Amino acid sequence: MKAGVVVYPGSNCDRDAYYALNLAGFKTYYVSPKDDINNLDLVVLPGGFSYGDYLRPGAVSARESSSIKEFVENGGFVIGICNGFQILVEMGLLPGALLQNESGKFICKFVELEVVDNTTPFTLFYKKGEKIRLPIAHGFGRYVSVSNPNVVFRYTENVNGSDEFIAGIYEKNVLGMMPHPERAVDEYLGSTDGLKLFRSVFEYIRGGNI
Ligand SMILES: NC(=O)CC[C@H](N)C(=O)O
Repeated sequence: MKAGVVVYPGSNCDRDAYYALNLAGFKTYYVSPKDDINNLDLVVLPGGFSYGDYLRPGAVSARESSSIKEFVENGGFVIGICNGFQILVEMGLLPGALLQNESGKFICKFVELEVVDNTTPFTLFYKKGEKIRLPIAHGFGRYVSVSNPNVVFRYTENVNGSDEFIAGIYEKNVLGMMPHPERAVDEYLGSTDGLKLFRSVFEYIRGGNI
């Protein structure tokens, strides 16, 4: 199973994602949006400040990521984490918008989430309603929904002002989430709750017993 981590100028969670994907069993590569990514099973858009968050977070990266749109149209799996989620929304691959946190401040801490939907390829290893702990680190994480998104993760309290406490959504093989599962894959990081997400999509793509 092959996974690619897309590195943009200003990405800063690419190595964390690479580490987590390897741990879950993927053969992992760093790629650029200009590379041929069609031989990959999974693409991860990592967190960070791609293109310095200029214009709006994710706005510039989205405009040079047409290969990712094509990858999704061909049935590829994509996870966008934090800045990656912002890029997916800017590309129109996921609905809604990510605005500045209600407090106007950058928030960096562990939060509790509820797994709302455990039927996606990314969440099959969780129980419905399971409470998990993942870190967040964002200034622009307030999710505003324009339609009725498929909610996968919800904060259990008002963290950043997101509509209905939404922390992650899913559509057509694409998961976008503000919290960082790749930073919660080892006890020494403070939580292992993120590992199940990468293991889940690995097993799903492999067609294993879940
Ligand atoms: N860790 C991240 O990806 C967060 C950065 C993001 N661009 C922000 O909203 O601040």
